[in-house]
Amino acid sequence: MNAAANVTAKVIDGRAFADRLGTRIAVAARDFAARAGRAPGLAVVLVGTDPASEVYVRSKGRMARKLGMESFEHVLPETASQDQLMALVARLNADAAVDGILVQLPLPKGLDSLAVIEAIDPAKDVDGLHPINAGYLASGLPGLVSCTPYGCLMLLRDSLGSLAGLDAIVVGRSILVGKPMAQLLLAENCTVTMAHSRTQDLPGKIGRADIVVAAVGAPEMIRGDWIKLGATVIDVGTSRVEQGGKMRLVGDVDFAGASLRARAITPVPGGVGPMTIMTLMHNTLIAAHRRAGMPVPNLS
Ligand SMILES: Nc1nc2c(c(=O)[nH]1)N[C@@H](CN(C=O)c1ccc(C(=O)N[C@@H](CCC(=O)O)C(=O)O)cc1)CN2
Repeated sequence: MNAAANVTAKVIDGRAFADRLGTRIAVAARDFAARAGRAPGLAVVLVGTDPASEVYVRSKGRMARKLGMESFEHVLPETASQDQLMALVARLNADAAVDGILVQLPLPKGLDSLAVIEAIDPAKDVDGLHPINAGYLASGLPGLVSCTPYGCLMLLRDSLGSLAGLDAIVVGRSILVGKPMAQLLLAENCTVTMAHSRTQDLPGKIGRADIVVAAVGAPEMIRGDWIKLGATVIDVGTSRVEQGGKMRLVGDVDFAGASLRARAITPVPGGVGPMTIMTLMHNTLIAAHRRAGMPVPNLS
């Protein structure tokens, strides 16, 4: 398991992995359309004008169309009320052409995102955030799994093969990443530590982990010298920081320092981010097959 000291880590190319998965999804989407008489349909809802969210929503629509899916994009103004948003979700739940519904997060202040998530039909919850899907995951039952952790797991399996028996630490406990990630690792028979803002001796706990998944959103908070020699590091963070008068995207992990100790590491950008969008497409394909009563193709 351990790498020799001072060996530079393999950089895990999330973009290339996502492209390869996308090719298989496109074939499966075409096959679904031929058999079901319609393409898989993804509805993405954006509330407000957050520039990053606008970019992600556009990318999701573009990717869905590229892979042969139907894309339904709904934009509500920043001033939209909870009732308006709930009414839109109810319409999408009832729309037979829509297999997947995603409400882009975060929502503007004043809107209750948990209530919106709970209003989505769990069979169309391609974000995997509905309590029913979270419960399925915790119970080891087939549901829909949150996109970013699902992408992280694919990269980990590709890089390590079996994860059984490895010590994993997940830093961050959000419902979007940290909690489902810990459940996925547990299901792979890892011994999982969940760290958060109240965790004591974070460097010590990280230093014992074979797998580090960092999802706190704090730029380069995890120092390279905390990483165990030979560990695999998955960096979910994306923060924009100013460096030498230029804006740069960085993760939660000090990439240069960690690369000297890890056996493999995801970069930011180009690591986990592209997987988030591709696993959303994968979830839409899964939801479409289940809703049509068709067997779900195995794309791994
Ligand atoms: N309802 C949801 N909201 C949000 C999710 C989500 O999974 N569901 N995740 C994030 C945002 N996100 C997708 O929605 C997302 C984030 C980052 C990327 C990505 O490809 N990042 C690139 C860098 C892009 C850049 O330059 O800014 C990378 O890491 O290479 C895709 C999707 C929060 N909201």
